[in-house]
Amino acid sequence: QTCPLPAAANNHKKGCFSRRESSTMAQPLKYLGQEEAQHIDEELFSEYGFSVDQLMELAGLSCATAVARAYPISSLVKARPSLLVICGPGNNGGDGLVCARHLKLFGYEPTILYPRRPNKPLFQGLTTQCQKMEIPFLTEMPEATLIDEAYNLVIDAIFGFSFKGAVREPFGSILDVLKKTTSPIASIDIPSGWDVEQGSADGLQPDMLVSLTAPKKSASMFRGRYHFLGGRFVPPSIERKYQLNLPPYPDQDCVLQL
Ligand SMILES: NC(=O)C1=CN([C@@H]2O[C@H](COP(=O)(O)OP(=O)(O)OC[C@H]3O[C@@H](n4cnc5c(N)ncnc54)[C@H](O)[C@@H]3O)[C@@H](O)[C@H]2O)[C@@H](O)CC1
Ligand SMILES: [K+]
Repeated sequence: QTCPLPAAANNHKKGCFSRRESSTMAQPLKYLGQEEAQHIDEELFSEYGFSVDQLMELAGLSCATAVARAYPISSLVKARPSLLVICGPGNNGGDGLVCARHLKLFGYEPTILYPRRPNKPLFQGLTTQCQKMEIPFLTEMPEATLIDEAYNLVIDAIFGFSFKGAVREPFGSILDVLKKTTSPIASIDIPSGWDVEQGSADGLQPDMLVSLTAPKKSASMFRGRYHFLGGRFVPPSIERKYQLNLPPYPDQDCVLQL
C-alpha cells in the first residue's frame, strides 16, 4: 500500500499514518547522550558535507529567533534592549557570536564577553563580524549587581555538549557570578556547567533553554519557562538513524517551542 500523504507529513515516523493518528501515536522526542550528540555532529560534517560555519550560522540564528520570541523588545523592563552574551572557547561560544550578530540585526543591543578566543579563522571571522556590527566587547566579567542593573537578559554560550569535568577558570568565576544574578539567563544547547547527561542540582537555573538538533539528556532537568528546539538542518536519514522523533517545525520557522 502506498502512502497518500507527502513524506513531510510523517517523516519522523515509520509507516504511514494520517496527521491525526501521527499526533496521537508519535514516538517521544529523543534526549541525546553526550557521545550520541558528538557522533551526530561528526557525521553531519564528515558524511553529509556540511561545514561548521554553515551549521553554526543556522544554530545561532535559531537562538536569536527563540530569544526574540520569548523576550520581545516590547516586553523588556529596561529602557534599552540590552543583553549580555557570554561566549565560551568552543563551538557553543561560536553559536553565541552568531546569535549576538542576529540579535543586533533584530534591534537588540547585545554586549559580548569572550574571554578565551580560539586562534582559528572561523572564530576570528565571527569576532570581526560582531565588531563591525558595532557590538561592544567587555574585557572582564561585571559584578552580579551590575549585570542586574544593566542587562535585560544574559545569553549563556559558554559550554555545549563537549563540556566535561570540573569547570576551569576563568569560567568557574563567571558561572559563580551568573548564579548570583537575577536577570534571566537563556542557555544555548545546555546550561553551562551542567553535566551534559546528569544536569547539576546547584548549577545555573536558566529561564530559557534552546536545544540544538535535539535536546540532550540533562534537558529533562530544565525547570525554566521557555524550552525551544532549534537547528532545523537535520537530514531525514540522520533523524531516522538516531530515532530523534523530532516534532514538525511550524511552517518555515527555524525554532519550535517544546
Ligand atoms: N551538530 C550540532 O548540533 C551543532 C552544534 N553546534 C554547537 O557546538 C556545540 C559543541 O561544540 P564543541 O564540541 O566545540 O564544544 P563546547 O562548545 O561544548 O566546548 C568545548 C570547549 O570547552 C572547553 N571545556 C570543556 N570542558 C571544560 C571544563 N570543564 N572547563 C573549562 N573548559 C572546558 C574545551 O576545552 C573546548 O574549548 C554544541 O553544544 C552547539 O552549541 C553548532 O555550532 C552547530 C551544529
Ligand atoms: K551553553
